[in-house]
Amino acid sequence: FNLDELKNYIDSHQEDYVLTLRDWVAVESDSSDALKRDELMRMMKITENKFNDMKGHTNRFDIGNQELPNGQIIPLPVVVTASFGNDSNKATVCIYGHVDVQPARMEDGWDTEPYNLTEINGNLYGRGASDNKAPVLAWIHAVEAYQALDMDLPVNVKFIIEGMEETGSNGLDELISKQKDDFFSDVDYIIISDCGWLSRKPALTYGTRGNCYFFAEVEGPKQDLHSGVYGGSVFEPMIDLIGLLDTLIDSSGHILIPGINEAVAELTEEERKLYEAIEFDVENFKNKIGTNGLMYDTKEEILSHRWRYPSLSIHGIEGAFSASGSKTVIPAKVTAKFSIRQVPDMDPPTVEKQVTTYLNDMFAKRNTPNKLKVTMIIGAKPWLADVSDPLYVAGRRAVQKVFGVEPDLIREGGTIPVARTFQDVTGKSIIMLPIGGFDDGLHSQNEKMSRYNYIEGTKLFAAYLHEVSQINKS
Ligand SMILES: C[C@H](N)C(=O)N[C@@H](Cc1c[nH]cn1)C(=O)O
Ligand SMILES: [Zn+2]
Ligand SMILES: [Zn+2]
Repeated sequence: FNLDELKNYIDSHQEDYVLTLRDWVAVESDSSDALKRDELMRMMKITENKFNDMKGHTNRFDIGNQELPNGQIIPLPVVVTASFGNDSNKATVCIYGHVDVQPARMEDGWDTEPYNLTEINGNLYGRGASDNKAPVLAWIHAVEAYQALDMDLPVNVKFIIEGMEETGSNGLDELISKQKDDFFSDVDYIIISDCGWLSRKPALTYGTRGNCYFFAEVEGPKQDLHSGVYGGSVFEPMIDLIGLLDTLIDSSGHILIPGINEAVAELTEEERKLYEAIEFDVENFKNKIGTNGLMYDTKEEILSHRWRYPSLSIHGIEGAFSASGSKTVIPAKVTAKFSIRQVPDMDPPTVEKQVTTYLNDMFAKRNTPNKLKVTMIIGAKPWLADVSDPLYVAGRRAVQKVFGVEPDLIREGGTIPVARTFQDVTGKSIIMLPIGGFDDGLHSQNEKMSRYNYIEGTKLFAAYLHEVSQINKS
């Protein structure tokens, strides 16, 4: 094994890697928009073709259909798998990633076209660049580097790539369960690179929060009404809904739904110590966001509230008047979208019951004739790993060899819905090995991946494959 040779190869092919990322970012694979479903299907095909070009053994799994909130049925994108090597004397790793993206439009405030990868000062701007197209490509390029140099892959490498992660990984849990004794039968370790560092220091991620995503619909009169003609005489759905949303959380971020905070696991001394060791500059975090103040002052409080306590966010209201101008309407039906990031020991079915019961009780107190319907549309569980697992020891070694530093051990506030499914169904160890930067702007305007992280990240992955092959050998 010659890491320097791999590093040199990766350095000298970086322009090709950027061009491939440009091609991938150009595909508007937005999984939340039914009108973009063909683009998403095309993205899955491009992924499959890439694996075929590399002479991988590929497969494409049909995972059925998706029913949209309006009742429309559309096909789910296939899940693509690929295998490189099947030497029973070697360990087998399975790399999970996704090639769907969050929505992005120029009008949202992007400085460059979101689907036209644009390099400015070493940063590659484009929707999905960091989440999760560059990390998936970095894994592909790491395998390609071994192949090009005629170096034996130190482990068998499998890929499982999906196209619905951003909307909760629809259909993937079932596929993983069905493939437990087939695709996953020889898998020893699972690797996910769908998150970012916390600072400029490389990191290994040992936990993610789950997500329970709710729609709360309030329906009133049969159509929108003139607020001058009808205002004062009708119960307005929007007023009911805003009143209801105001009962969810107080101004200091305390969730008011009974049972939520009570379920949260106690902070252990061991965990508290992990937080102390982490490099994190509160002032820099605040400035990067561009806010005048944060809810907490200390590093430990901020990190723990991002990672190990639940949070509730209100995302939007469908049916509300939101255009420019001053339309004087009373909307007849409005639907609020909010989600609760959940943590150990919370559980989606319990959260669903707690939220539904609470909102129905609060609504009943309003004595309104309008109708409330609460639906949980995503119930993704949190995930937590044991940092003493050999996968993490291998991760530290690989980071040392590529970056020359000890990585931070961090958690991710976002959700990777299948992480817990992989753990529960396969019983195998999982590591999250991020290469995204702390300021990549995932899901936001001007998402980017730095060229440095993309290229050094590819080297990290190449090194990591070797380190995993050394597990149980010393
Ligand atoms: C962390 C990952 N890159 C990500 O962005 N995941 C999404 C998944 C999700 C959860 N609910 C709906 N989608 C996220 O955390 O928002
Ligand atoms: Zn992602
Ligand atoms: Zn995402």
